Amino acid sequence: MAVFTKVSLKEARELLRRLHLGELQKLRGIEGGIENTNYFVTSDQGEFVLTLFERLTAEQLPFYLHLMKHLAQAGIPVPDPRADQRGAILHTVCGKPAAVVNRLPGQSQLAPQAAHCAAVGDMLARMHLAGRGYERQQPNLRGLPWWNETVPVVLPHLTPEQADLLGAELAYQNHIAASSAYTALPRGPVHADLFRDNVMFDGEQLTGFFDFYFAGVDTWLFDLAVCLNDWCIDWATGAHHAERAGAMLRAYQAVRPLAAAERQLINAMLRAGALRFWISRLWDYYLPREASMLTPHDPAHFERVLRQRIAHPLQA
Ligand SMILES: Nc1ncnc2c1ncn2[C@@H]1O[C@H](COP(=O)(O)OP(=O)(O)O)[C@@H](O)[C@H]1O
Ligand SMILES: N[C@@H](CCOP(=O)(O)O)C(=O)O
Repeated sequence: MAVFTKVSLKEARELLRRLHLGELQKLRGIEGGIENTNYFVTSDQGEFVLTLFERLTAEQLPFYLHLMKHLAQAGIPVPDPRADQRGAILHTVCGKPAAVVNRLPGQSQLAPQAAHCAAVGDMLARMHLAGRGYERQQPNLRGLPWWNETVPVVLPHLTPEQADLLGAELAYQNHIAASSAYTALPRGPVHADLFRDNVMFDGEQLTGFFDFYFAGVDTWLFDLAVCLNDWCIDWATGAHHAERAGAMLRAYQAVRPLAAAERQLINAMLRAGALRFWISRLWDYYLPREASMLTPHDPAHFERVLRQRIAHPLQA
């Protein structure tokens, strides 16, 4: 669990009052996240989530918060940031930038079946289309420039075999990013971290996408690849799971069919998605931050996924 910053009852009570969200009844630190400090906040008006942003700055945050508002207004089930009486949705708590959103109903589905993967594919495509009218711009801050910057930092911690793989894959992704097919990929605001633990379900009914704090403008195909790499693999080996992947891809394409350049680059983007999370997990593992409760994610998982993606590309 990650509570990097402790929020007092007094501070939470004052914030709720400022946002006209009623009287504080309960404040509980949330287990599970690794980036931000999160609390469930209960008031006489309902249940909310208070997030204190530990890495993102007040300059970066409006992109995410207004994106969530934009998507919520377009009917996509995402948390809707609450405004104060001046209309501001970015607040300050304990000297850190903070937001309060509605708590989504449902639970994470950590052992998804094909029906769950189809629901994610369908809503992901709807979200991509709904994001077209969003005007703020911010790149994916965990994209290629960050990989190029971070790989040299983690390389000294790796075995020679791992370092070879990481270096070769980074070179491959730089090569892909310079290609005309890559330039032709459709793009827009993407979630970029839509893992099993960032989606809520009530049975097979999808009730929400959340944790938009890695979102950015990137290719829609990268977003789909991140989902395929998490929802549609055999967990132990990282191998592609044909039934679940087929369900996700069919549902996505029923809303937005893939373009020719996307079909051409799907394997490259699956590799990019695996590389992105291998690098960030290595970075979190070898250069950890202080947190009162924190469980780092296992970097070896995405090394396995990457090796699988290289050895067994999807057939067209
Ligand atoms: N809007 C929300 N509605 C319901 N639960 C939420 C919401 N936001 C966060 N959570 C809960 O908090 C946990 C951690 O949040 P997350 O955004 O993943 O943290 P982090 O940004 O640190 O990775 C989630 O697994 C989920 O249980
Ligand atoms: N999904 C990423 C880590 C990002 O953390 P989150 O808790 O904000 O989703 C991973 O699995 O490495």
